[in-house]
Amino acid sequence: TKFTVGDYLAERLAQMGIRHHFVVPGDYNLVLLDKLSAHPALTEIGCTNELNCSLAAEGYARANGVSVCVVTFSVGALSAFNGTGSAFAENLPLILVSGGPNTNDASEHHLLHHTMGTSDYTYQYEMAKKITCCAVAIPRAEEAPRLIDRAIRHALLAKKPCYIEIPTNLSGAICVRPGPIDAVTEPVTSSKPALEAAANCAAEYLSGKQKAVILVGPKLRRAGVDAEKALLDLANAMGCAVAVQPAAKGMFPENHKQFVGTWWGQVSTLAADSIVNWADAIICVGTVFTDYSTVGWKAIPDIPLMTVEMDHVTFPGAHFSRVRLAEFLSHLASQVTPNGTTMIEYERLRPDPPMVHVAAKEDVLTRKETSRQIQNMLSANTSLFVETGDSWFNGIQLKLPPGAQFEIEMQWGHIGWSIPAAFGYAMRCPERRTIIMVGDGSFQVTAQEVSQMVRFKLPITILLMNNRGYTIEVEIHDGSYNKIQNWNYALLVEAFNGGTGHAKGLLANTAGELADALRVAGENSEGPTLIECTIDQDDCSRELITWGHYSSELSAALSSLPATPIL
Ligand SMILES: Cc1ncc(Cn2nnc(CCOP(=O)(O)OP(=O)(O)O)c2C)c(N)n1
Ligand SMILES: [Mg+2]
Repeated sequence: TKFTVGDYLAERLAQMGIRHHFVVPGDYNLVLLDKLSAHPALTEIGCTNELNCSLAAEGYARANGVSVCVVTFSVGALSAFNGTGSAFAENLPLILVSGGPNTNDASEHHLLHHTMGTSDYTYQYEMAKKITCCAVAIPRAEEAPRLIDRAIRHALLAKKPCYIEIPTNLSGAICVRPGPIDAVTEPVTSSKPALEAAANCAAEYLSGKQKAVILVGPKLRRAGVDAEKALLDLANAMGCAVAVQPAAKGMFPENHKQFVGTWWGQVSTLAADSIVNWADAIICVGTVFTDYSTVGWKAIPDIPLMTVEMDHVTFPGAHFSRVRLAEFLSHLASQVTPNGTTMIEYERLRPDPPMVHVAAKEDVLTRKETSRQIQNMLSANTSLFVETGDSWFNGIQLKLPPGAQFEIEMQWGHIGWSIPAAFGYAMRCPERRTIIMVGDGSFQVTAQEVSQMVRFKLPITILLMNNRGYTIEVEIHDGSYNKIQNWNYALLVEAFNGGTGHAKGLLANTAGELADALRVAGENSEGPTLIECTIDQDDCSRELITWGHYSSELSAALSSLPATPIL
C-alpha cells in the first residue's frame, strides 16, 4: 500500500512515544483519522466534544510528556483552542492537528461548510500561531515531512503546544517515509562554558549568604524526566529548607526531612512563609510569580534571587543562556557546600501536627471531614487532580505520601479541566488510582467526559464538592451570577452507563455515608464512581477566604480605572 502524509504523521507520533490519540471526527479529518487508527501502535480515543478532547490531551501530556488532539476544521479547532491554551499556559507539548479545506477550493473562491462563509480559510492558522510555539499549514504533500517535523520538534523543545493543519485532500496523498526520530526528539544540551560560568556565579552568590532556601515552581517537572532527581540531589547536597509553590505541589517529596510546605504568602502551609521570609538567599527553580501565586502581589520574594529556568540561569547582575535546568542543578549539587541553617531554624518554627477531629458517622458532612477522609485514602499509587475552586485549597492542604502524584491547572484555571484531563491522564496510567476533587460549578462544564470513563472502564473516583454554586467567585466578588442550577449528580452519572456501563453515582450527606461511598469507590474497578459530597454553601477553607479577600482587592485593582483618564 502507498505511504501517505497521514501515515507520516502516525509514524512520527508513534516514534515519539504517543500511544493514544484523542479525536473528534469531522469530514475535514476522516481520511487522516483512518491513517492514524491504521497505525498498530496508536489507539483512537473518541471524545464527546473538542473542548474536552483538547483537555483530555492536556491531561495525557502530564502523564506521557507529549500528546495529540485531532479535530475537524473551524467548528472543531476553535473549541480545541481552549485546551491548547491550557497546554501553553501549563507548559505541555500538546500537538493540535486539524483537518483543513481541500487545497483546490481557495483558488475557486468556494464557500465551504463549517467555515466563516468566506473564501479566506487562513483565519484558523493565524489564530493558532498566537497560542502555540509553532503553527504549520501543509500546502503540498512534498512539504509535509519538513513541516510536521519542525512543528513537533519546536513543541518538544519548548514544552509548548504546536499546530499542524492538514488539508483534507493531502492526508491520503503520497509521502516519503520519515527519517530517524532522533532528528526530532534529540534535546538541546547546555553550553559547557555557560554551565561552568553559571556554576561559578552560583558559588559566589551563595558564598556570601547564611540562610539559603530552595523554592520549587511548576516548571521544574516540565524541564524533563531528570529534573526532579537533579533537584533532589541539590537539596540533599545543600541541606537547606525546600518549599514549593502551590502549582508545584508534588514536585518535591513531602516526606523529605527538608520539605517545609507550600509557600503561598498568607495561605502557605506548614509555616513555609516564615522560613522563606527569614532567608537571605532564595534559589528559585522553575518558579512562576503570578497574581494568584503571590496572593495579589502580596507575597513576592523581596531579596535578590537566583533563578533556574528550563534553559537559562539568572543572578542579580548576570544571565546565562543555554544552561539546561537538570544539568545545572546536578552540576551545582556536586560543587555546593552544605548549609543547613534554614533547616535548623525551621525545626524551631515547624507547626505541631493539628489535632484532627474525626466526625461521628451521623454528623452532617463538612468540608474538613471530607478532606480528612480523602487524606486517609491517598497512597503511593494515587494521582490526585484538584479543580479550580475551593478544591485547590483543600487539595493543597493534603499531605502527599511518597509516590503520590498531584495535578493542578493553576495558570490557565479553566473550570471543568479536571474531568477530561484526569480521563486523558488515566488512559496513559490505567494502573494508577486517579482521584478528582471538583466543585459543582466546574463539574457542570465538562461532565460529558465521565461517559468516556465509563466507555474505557476507568476506575476514577470523583469527589464532587456540592456547595451549591461558585464559592471561589463568591469569596472574590459575589453576585447573582454565582448561583447555578443544582443537578442530581449521582443520577446523571448513572445515566452515562447507557444500560451497559459500570459507573456508580453516590450521595454523601453525612460522614458515615462518605465513608461507605469511598469503600464502594475503592471496590469499583470497572468504571468511575462519583460521590456527591453535600456541604454548606459557606463551608469553605480559611485559605480561600484569606486568598479571596486579597484577590478581591486584586480584582478591584484589575477593574480600576485607567491611570491616565482618557480625554
Ligand atoms: C472556563 C472558565 N470560566 C469561568 C471561570 C471563572 N470561575 N472560576 N471559578 C468559578 C466557579 C467554580 O465553582 P465550583 O467549581 O463550584 O468551585 P467551588 O469554589 O468549590 O464552589 C468560575 C465561574 C473559570 N475559572 N474558567
Ligand atoms: Mg461550588
